[in-house]
Amino acid sequence: MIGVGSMGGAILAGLRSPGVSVDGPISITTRSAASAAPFADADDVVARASETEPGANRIAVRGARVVILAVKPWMILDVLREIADDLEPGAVVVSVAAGVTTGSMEALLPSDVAAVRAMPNTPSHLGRGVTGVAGGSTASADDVDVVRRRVETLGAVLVREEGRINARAAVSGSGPAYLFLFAEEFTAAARRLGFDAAEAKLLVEGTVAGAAELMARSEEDPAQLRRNVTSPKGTTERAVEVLQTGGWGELFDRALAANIRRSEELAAE
Ligand SMILES: NC(=O)C1=CN([C@@H]2O[C@H](COP(=O)(O)OP(=O)(O)OC[C@H]3O[C@@H](n4cnc5c(N)ncnc54)[C@H](OP(=O)(O)O)[C@@H]3O)[C@@H](O)[C@H]2O)C=CC1
Ligand SMILES: O=C(O)[C@@H]1CCC=N1
Repeated sequence: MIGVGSMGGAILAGLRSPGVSVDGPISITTRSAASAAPFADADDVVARASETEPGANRIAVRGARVVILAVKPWMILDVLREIADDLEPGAVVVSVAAGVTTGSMEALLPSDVAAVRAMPNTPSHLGRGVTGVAGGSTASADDVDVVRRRVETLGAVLVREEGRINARAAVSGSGPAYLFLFAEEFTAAARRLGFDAAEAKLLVEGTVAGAAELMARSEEDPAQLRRNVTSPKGTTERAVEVLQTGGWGELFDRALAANIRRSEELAAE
């Protein structure tokens, strides 16, 4: 794995969870020595930093069947140029980057190495992620399946054509940020009602986490779960009415469209 920041770190944590088995130690690289340092004593991870070991990325990918690229989108093609000659024949290079297409990756890869895109999200850290997967034009069904099986250990997986991956990024890749933004705004509103920081945290985070867990475990859909809280002529009804007239549907459409436009810009950079 090249890059172990927010997303790569969440994937790595998921792959290292009890009950998940990976063949051999996981080879990881970071740019800085400081980011590699926490793994110095791990026996299931071999960490290298390109800052102190300029050949780190090239060494890390040797012998790997699956290479995960979790650096920023604008670095993906430079990293591919760097590692291309060291990739094993038959390897699968998986990019988690927003925007960057398999076509642009394939142009830099040896013909016997496949490109696959995966669009994960940070709850992968807990095995509760959602990952979209799409194979490039040279990826076989087996290549895609190798990736699907790896990311299934991190949570739910949706394999579909690449043309839909920007939309998956807008919904599930970025989705945790929307929920955290909701919690931020909800906490601020609770503070304005007079709760101190600890009280607002307990009330809001407890409610958001509890409701998400209830939704995850319940057979009922979110609309029904909402109705279960909303007594006719009760208090929730009044608040829900205010929220619904605030234009959430249109706001979400605009937010997702802006997200997809940014993926398209990244693909063109
Ligand atoms: N964050 C998210 O929720 C999601 C992110 N993604 C995608 O994941 C990718 C990474 O994003 P994110 O994790 O947020 O970014 P971060 O900035 O948190 O992590 C980037 C990682 O790349 C490392 N790195 C930078 N340059 C090199 C290099 N030359 N060689 C090896 N490692 C290097 C950094 O090391 P160091 O720490 O030393 O600088 C760091 O570990 C992006 O392409 C993004 O589109 C996809 C879905 C969700
Ligand atoms: O914000 C980003 O660009 C990345 C891609 C999806 C989530 N985070």
